[in-house]
Amino acid sequence: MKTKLSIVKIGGNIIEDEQGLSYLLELFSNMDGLKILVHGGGKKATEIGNKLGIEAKMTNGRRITDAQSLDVAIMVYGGLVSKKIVAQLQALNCNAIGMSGADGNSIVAHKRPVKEIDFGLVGDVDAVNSNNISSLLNAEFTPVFCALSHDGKGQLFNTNADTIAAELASGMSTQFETTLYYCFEKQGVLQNIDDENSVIEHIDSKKYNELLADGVIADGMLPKMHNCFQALQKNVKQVCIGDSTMLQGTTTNFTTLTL
Ligand SMILES: Nc1ncnc2c1ncn2[C@@H]1O[C@H](COP(=O)(O)OP(=O)(O)O)[C@@H](O)[C@H]1O
Ligand SMILES: CC(=O)N[C@@H](CCC(=O)OP(=O)(O)O)C(=O)O
Repeated sequence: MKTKLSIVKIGGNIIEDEQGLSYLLELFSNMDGLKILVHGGGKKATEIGNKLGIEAKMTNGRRITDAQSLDVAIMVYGGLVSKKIVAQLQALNCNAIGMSGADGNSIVAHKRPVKEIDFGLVGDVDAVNSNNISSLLNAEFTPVFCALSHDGKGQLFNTNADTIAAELASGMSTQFETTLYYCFEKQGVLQNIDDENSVIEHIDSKKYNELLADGVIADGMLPKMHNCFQALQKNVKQVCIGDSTMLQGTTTNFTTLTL
């Protein structure tokens, strides 16, 4: 039987909320078994970029990563956000180690080909080096991944944190029974975005298509759900979407997804 592995992704709104982040990290540090944390930080990158006079270029809510914005991404995701999270986890006796896809050659990608839009230095993932990541887990480290991949030839890429989490989850599924948790500020996928109590308990492929057709899923939830189903198709056992309390194991008020 495969050992269980939990992969937890935390998004921008949680990272921006100091108290919310501390609470989540405490719950994360208390989770039993092997675990990996993945963090975003898109909002922070936009904020710091503005301070440096490097304005974010977005199209349909997605960042265009030119060379200057990649430098901001490296500094903010791989530096500021990563190191603060790692230090907080260390204070909670969780032996966290900050990782980008270049560290330990853990996530290899290629530059997204230009179609209608040139996203710039954005990486589409080719491979997850599960052996190297397993070595860290077996040595009792808790890897903390940021939203950066690399091509193995010296080029770093900006890669969406939801995608990093999904790719890590499917890549690690060859060796582990993997559950992927997407933590954000709401209790789950909502039937009605204005009603916090309308959490959809379970979504399978059929329900997913219905929700898409009805326009229930929008904005950031669109790529997130796409990533969820990609991960499930690539052997991830279960995906859960909810707020921090989902990590406590005492609530069932979040959304679970299966194929
Ligand atoms: N049906 C839905 N249920 C919950 N959130 C939704 C839904 N449709 C759209 N959203 C939006 O998706 C956002 C989550 O996506 P995103 O901001 O990318 O997450 P993250 O914080 O993980 O980066 C929510 O803040 C919410 O505004
Ligand atoms: C290519 C791409 O989309 N990269 C994202 C990476 C950060 C991220 O995903 O942060 P959140 O999870 O907080 O949104 C970006 O630069 O915004």
